[in-house]
Amino acid sequence: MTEAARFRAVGKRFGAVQALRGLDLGIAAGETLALLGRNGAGKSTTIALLLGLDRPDDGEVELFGGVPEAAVRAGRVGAMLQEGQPVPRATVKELVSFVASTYPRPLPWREALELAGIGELAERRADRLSGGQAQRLRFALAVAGGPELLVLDEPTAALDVEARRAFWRSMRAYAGRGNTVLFSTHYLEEADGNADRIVVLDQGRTVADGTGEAIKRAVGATLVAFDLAGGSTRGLRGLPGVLALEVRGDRAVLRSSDSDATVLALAAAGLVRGLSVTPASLEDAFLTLTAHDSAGADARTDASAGAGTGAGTGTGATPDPAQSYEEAAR
Ligand SMILES: Nc1ncnc2c1ncn2[C@@H]1O[C@H](COP(=O)(O)OP(=O)(O)OP(=O)(O)O)[C@@H](O)[C@H]1O
Repeated sequence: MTEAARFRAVGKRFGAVQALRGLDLGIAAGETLALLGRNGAGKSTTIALLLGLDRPDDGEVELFGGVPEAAVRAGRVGAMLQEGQPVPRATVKELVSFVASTYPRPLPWREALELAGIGELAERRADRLSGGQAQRLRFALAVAGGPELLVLDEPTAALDVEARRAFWRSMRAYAGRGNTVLFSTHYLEEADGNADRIVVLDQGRTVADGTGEAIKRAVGATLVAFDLAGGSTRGLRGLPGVLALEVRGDRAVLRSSDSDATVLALAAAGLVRGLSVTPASLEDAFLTLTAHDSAGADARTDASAGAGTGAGTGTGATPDPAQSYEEAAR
């Protein structure tokens, strides 16, 4: 497998803040990878190191087999970062043509605009676009050089639902040409819907790595809930299939890897009042993986406290999601 990028035991500190802790991460050529995490998880730091905008304190970052600066200088990387650069008073076409001309193997300007879905805005002044249009112009600028790796740091943060959908269509079209894409997001559905693989970061380390499906499986695919009606939760954790227990008001919510077995055991114990069985959402998986003591998350489970602090610690090696969960569920 050809690799576009590789992080080896990367650590990065900002004063007292340990932004990355032994991050090990490979990105395959042609892969679309989502970096998912809460505010401050380390996503932007990872991206800055990948682009050679900053250097790691520990470990190393490789891009196309060399130092990031070399790949960037060679025009192999395009990026759309969080800070919106001020847009000069040029037209959209002038701006995209200019940026494209600084790369060795650029796309024709019209193709970059079409990919970004702003073909009809070519003659418009770049400083007179709506927020969504300006974001798509920034996408056109990021792909104008025909980069093999496209890096997008929270690209849809300021967009409404419709603009987001259009944006992801553009991204997928670019990825569909065989390019590698790395994007960061807080939006789980976006990661699930647009990436081949999701890496969940929490406090500077990887807490899950896999497809959306694999991550959901790893944290327990099903939630089985029932009314406690004032009863005790004792023994519930030990029921078949149960990975974690959470009490929401007067309801017990069991995260289960085998909902049939869990439901049968509850029925045998007469605990079926208001029984419901629902698939765990990716949102749920994310909360489970990243909730920790200071987070005050609503959906905190027994598993979540462990997952946030236990899984992936020490070596910083990418944990197998299933293994992470097992650790968390202990
Ligand atoms: N230049 C800096 N100086 C000091 N601290 C920093 C700096 N850059 C990042 N940090 C800290 O490092 C940690 C990781 O930040 P980072 O921006 O990588 O997170 P993030 O996952 O991108 O968050 P967000 O979703 O809010 O953009 C945070 O605690 C942040 O405050």
